[in-house]
Amino acid sequence: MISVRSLDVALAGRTVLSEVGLEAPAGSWLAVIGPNGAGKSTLLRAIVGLLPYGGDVIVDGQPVRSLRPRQRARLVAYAPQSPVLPADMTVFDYTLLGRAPYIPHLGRESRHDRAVAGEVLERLDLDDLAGRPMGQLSGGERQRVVLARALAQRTRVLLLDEPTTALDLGHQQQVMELVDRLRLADDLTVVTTLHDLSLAGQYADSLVLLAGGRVVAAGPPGEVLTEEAVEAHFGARVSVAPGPDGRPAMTLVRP
Ligand SMILES: Nc1ncnc2c1ncn2[C@@H]1O[C@H](COP(=O)(O)OP(=O)(O)OP(=O)(O)O)[C@@H](O)[C@H]1O
Repeated sequence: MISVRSLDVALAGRTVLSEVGLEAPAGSWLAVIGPNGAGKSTLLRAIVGLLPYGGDVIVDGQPVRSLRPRQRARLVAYAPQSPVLPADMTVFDYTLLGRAPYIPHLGRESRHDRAVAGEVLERLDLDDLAGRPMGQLSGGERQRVVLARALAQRTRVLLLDEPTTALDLGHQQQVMELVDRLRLADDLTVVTTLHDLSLAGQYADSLVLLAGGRVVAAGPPGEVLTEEAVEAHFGARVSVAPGPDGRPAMTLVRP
């Protein structure tokens, strides 16, 4: 589980997150939503320990701040929104980087590490691309390989920054369903940022709406995704109605 309490982050002398709190119980899916610049990516980066912060981040009962990088990487995997990717590295070798926390210093990956990487690529429909250099992939293929690397880490907590932005509709559904299946099978705690509010409402158990670096609403999708909240914080006019699964579905309304 993840517990964030009174999190403050300042970047280049500017306050980016203030007093942010959230709770994601083990096995739950929490989506962080909010307009551009609200602080969503910063929040994930702070949780994974990539940024200095004030306050507390507790993962599976352990303060993340006290963990060494290898320990942390066995506990929390993070797929960034647009990482710098080594153009000449193959898809398989890049995925294998997810196994680094398990490979001894100066050691080599084991047969098990290679098997995990291969299995993840297969599950993400990427096995045909295993030998291709990263620099030759489409945006959506790259995005799925970044996810593959995070999944290869086999952690109990998965942080995904906008995992579906570059994906076509079929791959969006495939990735969200895969993450959901893994969550249910392995009791993973998932925290994603998502721009697609309907997708967030469909998959997440709870939402945290950030605006201006603060939590302005939090709770089940039906409570957070209201027409008023979307208008107030995104400046968008939408109509919200329960979809076939009872969760809120959203349509843009032309002014
Ligand atoms: N390294 C940095 N130095 C200074 N300010 C930064 C830095 N990185 C991000 N910011 C600022 O922090 C704020 C939050 O950025 P962040 O990327 O977390 O927002 P976001 O909600 O993920 O936005 P988006 O939806 O556009 O991806 C923005 O105003 C951004 O300009």
